[in-house]
Amino acid sequence: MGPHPAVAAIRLAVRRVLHDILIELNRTTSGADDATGATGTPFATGTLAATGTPSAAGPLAAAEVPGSVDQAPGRYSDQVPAQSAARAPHERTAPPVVLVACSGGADSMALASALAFEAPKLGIRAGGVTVDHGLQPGSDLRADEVVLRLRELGLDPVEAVAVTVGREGGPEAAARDARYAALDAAADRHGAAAILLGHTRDDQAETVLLGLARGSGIRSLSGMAAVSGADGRYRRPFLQLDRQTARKACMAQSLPVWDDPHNVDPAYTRSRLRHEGLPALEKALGKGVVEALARTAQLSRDDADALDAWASQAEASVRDATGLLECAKLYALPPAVRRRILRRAAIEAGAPAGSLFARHIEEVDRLITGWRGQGAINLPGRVVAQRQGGRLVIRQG
Ligand SMILES: Nc1ncnc2c1ncn2[C@@H]1O[C@H](COP(=O)(O)OP(=O)(O)OP(=O)(O)O)[C@@H](O)[C@H]1O
Repeated sequence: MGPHPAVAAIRLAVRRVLHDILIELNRTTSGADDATGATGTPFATGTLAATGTPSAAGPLAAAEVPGSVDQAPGRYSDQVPAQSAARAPHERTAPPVVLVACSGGADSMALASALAFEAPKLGIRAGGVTVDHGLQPGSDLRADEVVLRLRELGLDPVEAVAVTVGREGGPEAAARDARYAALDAAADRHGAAAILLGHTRDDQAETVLLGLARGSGIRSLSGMAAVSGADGRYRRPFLQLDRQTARKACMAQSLPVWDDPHNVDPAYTRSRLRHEGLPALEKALGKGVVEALARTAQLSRDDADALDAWASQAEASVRDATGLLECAKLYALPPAVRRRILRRAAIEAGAPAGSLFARHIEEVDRLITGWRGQGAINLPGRVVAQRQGGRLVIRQG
């Protein structure tokens, strides 16, 4: 008898992503080998399949991770200096490492189980990282428990990383920033080819709705990418799967999962959306809403990419010999392309991308489309935009 349908679905999703990773790795390494004249298959698949599941190793020795400062075995601080992920020539045939970022919740536990099952068959070494945000009492113990569960699945290396969450951008954004910084550092430390994240189609639908409510254009409607981060290091195999499938897969495999109390805390916007907003929308519009929102994300991403490419090409044609933006030429462009050029110019001048909202760009745009002699526009990051002699000057004041 085959696996439970939910287990089959999560494994297939992970297998597809691992295949993509291997193809990309082989392409990169073959390119490098061509350049150096070396030969041979860079990453032979199936090398671990011969020996079965990788050993469920005990805690990593502190000596393996220079700079480790945390006392508990297997726990490391985010202060550990990053090592280069670049492979030395002699390491090229070592199995590539793929890590799962695991909170202990149903989505990422399902992901970890599928990675543990699929990776050895493809000659990939599967590991895991859990981040302790330190935001709840006992979070360190929970992180240790996640480490144990990941090891029980056969993942190796596995570690918990403690982070300090700041305040910038609000609690959710600050926790996310700290988490990704820790995951980046872990990927560098282990020379990981990729980190898998457990975002599901439901998370994607929520992200699209949050973008829609911000009113900031199709880029924010495009949600999360299946591949993102430096060198495409982050992968989201479950973006086409619903949350229920992940949960069912955990139940079918008797995997204990941890339900983050933040996920049901109405103090958090995403939690309200998950438990009140989306159910209300489904009630009003029908069951297919989540799927339709996820599809909107993909379509918006394609449109946003096309417009970004158009804006990149158009930008050179609207600058004069000194590099200043010419208002008449900007005026002739479609608004979506023009606003992209203006946004990029503001960021280049020093405006922080995260603080630059649609309303800022609209105001700058009015210097082009609604010119009546208005004064300089102040933008975040002490950047000032003003119109001077038919040119748009955007610089830090
Ligand atoms: N503390 C953490 N440590 C490691 N990875 C995390 C942590 N929190 C979140 N992640 C990663 O980010 C993904 C999305 O997390 P988020 O909390 O937004 O969603 P979720 O639906 O609650 O996921 P999960 O059920 O896996 O907790 C997770 O699936 C996991 O891959």
